[in-house]
Amino acid sequence: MLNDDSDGISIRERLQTESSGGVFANKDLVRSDTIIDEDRIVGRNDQLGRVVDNLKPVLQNEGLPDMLLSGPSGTGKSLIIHAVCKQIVELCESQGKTFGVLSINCEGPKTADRAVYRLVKAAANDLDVDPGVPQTGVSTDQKLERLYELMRAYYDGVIFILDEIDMLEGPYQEAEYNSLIYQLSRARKLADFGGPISLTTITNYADFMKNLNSRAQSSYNPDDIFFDDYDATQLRHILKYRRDAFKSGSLSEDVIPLVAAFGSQTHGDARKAIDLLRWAGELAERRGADTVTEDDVREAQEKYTENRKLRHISGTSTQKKLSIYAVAATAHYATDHPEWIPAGPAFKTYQFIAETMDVDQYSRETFVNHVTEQSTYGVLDFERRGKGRGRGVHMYFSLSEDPETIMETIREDSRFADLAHEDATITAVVRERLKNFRTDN
Ligand SMILES: Nc1ncnc2c1ncn2[C@@H]1O[C@H](COP(=O)(O)OP(=O)(O)OP(=O)(O)O)[C@@H](O)[C@H]1O
Repeated sequence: MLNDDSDGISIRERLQTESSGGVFANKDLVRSDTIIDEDRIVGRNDQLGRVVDNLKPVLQNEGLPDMLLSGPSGTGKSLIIHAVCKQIVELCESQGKTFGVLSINCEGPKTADRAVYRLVKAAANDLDVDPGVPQTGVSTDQKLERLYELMRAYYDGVIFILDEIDMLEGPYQEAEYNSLIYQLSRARKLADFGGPISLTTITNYADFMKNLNSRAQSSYNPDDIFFDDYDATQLRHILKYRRDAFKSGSLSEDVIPLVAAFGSQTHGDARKAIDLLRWAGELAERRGADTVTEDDVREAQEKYTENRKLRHISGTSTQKKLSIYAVAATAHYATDHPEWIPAGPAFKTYQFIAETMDVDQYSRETFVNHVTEQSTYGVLDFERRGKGRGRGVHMYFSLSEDPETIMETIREDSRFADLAHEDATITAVVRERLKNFRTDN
């Protein structure tokens, strides 16, 4: 049944009609989840060189080091490790050996047990065999044993890649990444596996190692490889290598430099820059044009980046939402709505709200990590600054969105909805804590 606005065209006809205009030749090249060919990787020579040097020994059947790839979002960490692993797999194959790349994203599994299960599944999929253990009803040790069994039976060398390792927090006081790292870093000793093994973790936090407990720290000594932000020139190069995503002549000259300039303003994230270029192309197509213009880029930037920040907040974990909420509430309920919110009082607000909601309270360090991580998504800025003569240096946050809008976005999550009725109590707590902070020496 067609509605009055449909011009009598069915859904099928719409789907089958070529859109007029059409600026894309190969749109996949400007999708940030597309795995690109090696010849489109631009720069990152240092990081690439180190990952290559670290993984090369597998070709001689020699031991591999563990690695930690850290740096802000969209700076090529996953790209580099997977590009190198792909070559290693192929080179091993040509030597008649099988190299296993067992990669999982730690945002999903929540516990070390489930993460181990996902590794078993990753191996089983790769090998096209049965996982051989159920997800529930058996211990983590039994799952690990199955993982090692698959390794012994099929692989000559293995790399475990744990992406977004910091997200594996779990429901307990002590974050679950500790036990996963501890267990996997001991695989060399416990798996009875003849080949080399590398445990490679990926995180946005430069100082992630400091969060690990002493057990995990003592068994995991990775080569720490840092990926810094891209500047506008680097982003321009990255985008130029994807120019053929568009039909020849369909990109105005200024488009790539402008996308790169916007991208470098928001923490040099290549993923965002690639998305922005695609959105600009989509807007051009929507208006039936055959050329993407500077105006399309500006419109795309306006339309998508603002609500992307809020969308990001909606999709983050409960603890991170709680941390962001505490910062926004401290700004919103303060009498003077300060632009820069001191971390100390914001942490007190966090503790109070956590208590009100009856959820776990994390340490101040974890709280600060959760908040500062948001800067990579453009939600806020942070810096250390003095409180005044001789009164110490403190961490401050500055939100880039209206605090009330942030709070409303978080309250759309039913677990936070009741906070709307806590206006008066949170206001009292915030004002008291800010007053103490400002008068304390
Ligand atoms: N040096 C580069 N050359 C070409 N493309 C790049 C480069 N760096 C990043 N990209 C592209 O940017 C996007 C994001 O990169 P990647 O997934 O590797 O980032 P990341 O650092 O792992 O981010 P996150 O921490 O958010 O997972 C991908 O589409 C990738 O192809």
